[in-house]
Amino acid sequence: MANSAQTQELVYLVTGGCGFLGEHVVRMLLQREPRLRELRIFDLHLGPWLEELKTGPVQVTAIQGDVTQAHEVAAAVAGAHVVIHTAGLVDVFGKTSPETIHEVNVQGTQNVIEACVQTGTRFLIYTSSMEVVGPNIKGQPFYRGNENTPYEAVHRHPYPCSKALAERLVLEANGREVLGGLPLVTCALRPTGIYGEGHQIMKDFYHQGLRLGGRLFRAIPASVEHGRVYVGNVAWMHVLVARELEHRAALMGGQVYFCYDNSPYKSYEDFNMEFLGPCGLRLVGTRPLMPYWLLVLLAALNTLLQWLLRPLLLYAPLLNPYTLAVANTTFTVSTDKARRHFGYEPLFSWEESRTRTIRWVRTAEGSA
Ligand SMILES: NC(=O)c1ccc[n+]([C@@H]2O[C@H](COP(=O)([O-])OP(=O)(O)OC[C@H]3O[C@@H](n4cnc5c(N)ncnc54)[C@H](O)[C@@H]3O)[C@@H](O)[C@H]2O)c1
Ligand SMILES: C[C@@H](CO)CCC[C@@H](C)[C@H]1CC[C@H]2[C@@H]3[C@H](O)C=C4C[C@@H](O)CC[C@]4(C)[C@H]3CC[C@]12C
Repeated sequence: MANSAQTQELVYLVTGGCGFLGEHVVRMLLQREPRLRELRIFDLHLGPWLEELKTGPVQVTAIQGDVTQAHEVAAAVAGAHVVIHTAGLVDVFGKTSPETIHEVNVQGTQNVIEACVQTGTRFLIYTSSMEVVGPNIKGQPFYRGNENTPYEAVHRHPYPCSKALAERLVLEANGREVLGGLPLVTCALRPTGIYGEGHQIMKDFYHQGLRLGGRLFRAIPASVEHGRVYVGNVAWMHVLVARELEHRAALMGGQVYFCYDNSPYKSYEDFNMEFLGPCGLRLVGTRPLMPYWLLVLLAALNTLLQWLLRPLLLYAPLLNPYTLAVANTTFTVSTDKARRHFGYEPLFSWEESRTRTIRWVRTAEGSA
């Protein structure tokens, strides 16, 4: 918890503070931002775990609200020094309509920006995504690229489209005058695939493996590298950016940063096995067990089934043409921009990130 001997003067707002990443950001802020006086957590669904945070030296204010409602956002932002906007609809499985994804991710972000401008909040950090860049619809590899690597970022899927639009809004808002006459300072963080405690898809794979008698079947070639980053390090990057944005506004304002750490470069499935293996699962096959064309066919069939069944039930399997393309296209980052601009070093080593994640998967065992 914050050291109360230091001056506690700052008010932070975390939107989406009850999500997978948001909870880690919230806990990290309470542990590592000693200047915090009040932490506001704004989310559509508030978690019961928030109660335990309310006994510490920092005032924790839970706000149940919707980013698509401009007046709710403005009320939450008023008086905050820093906004970390991590709320978003993460849906690549067709659970929600494209319109809703746009409304939450794009209009919601616009509401956050306008709230900052109207109420005089100067520092805004946006949780963007690697998907703003790629993989693109052509399936071109992005091999250990950085923030300046040329890449044709073309999207069709509603989720990456919405993240790209929202990121652009945030970056273009940098320098806008906020109430009181000072400029807004914004920047965007682009995590690759986040893993760690609370990662729902990891749990889904784990339970799928248990149902299949402790086995998972390789579908993606081991040579396809998929970027992954530990949630604690992503949270730490948010905390650092929030702290440094004021002092390095000229350097950091309007910038994007990939989120990275020392997690190894592996395929999506091989990487998951770093955690699922020690929990008793086995990945069968050194090569994909099915030909790629069959996976493409199955993915297309899933889309058709989703459409046919929609009037009756929500059918949203992990495999669809989009998730197959993302999993099957190399996309990894190698950069030190965050270190150069704001002194970021990963807080958690790969070994620690791995241990913590394995421990979490094991405890998640009972919740099948
Ligand atoms: N999970 C990843 O691998 C990953 C990778 C890159 C970027 N991101 C980004 O990180 C952010 C957090 O993702 P996550 O994985 O923690 O997702 P999540 O779904 O666990 O968390 C999102 C949170 O936003 C809240 N939310 C959704 N709609 C809202 C609304 N209308 N108003 C207020 N709150 C709302 C949800 O209730 C949830 O608590 C997202 O912006 C996502 O695009 C995630
Ligand atoms: C073909 C299957 C065989 O096992 C594997 C399907 C895996 C997919 C469900 C996931 C592969 C890559 C994931 C995405 C990636 O890690 C990055 C993302 C960015 C972020 O902003 C949101 C989540 C996601 C799109 C993530 C979603 C799940 C995958 C597509």
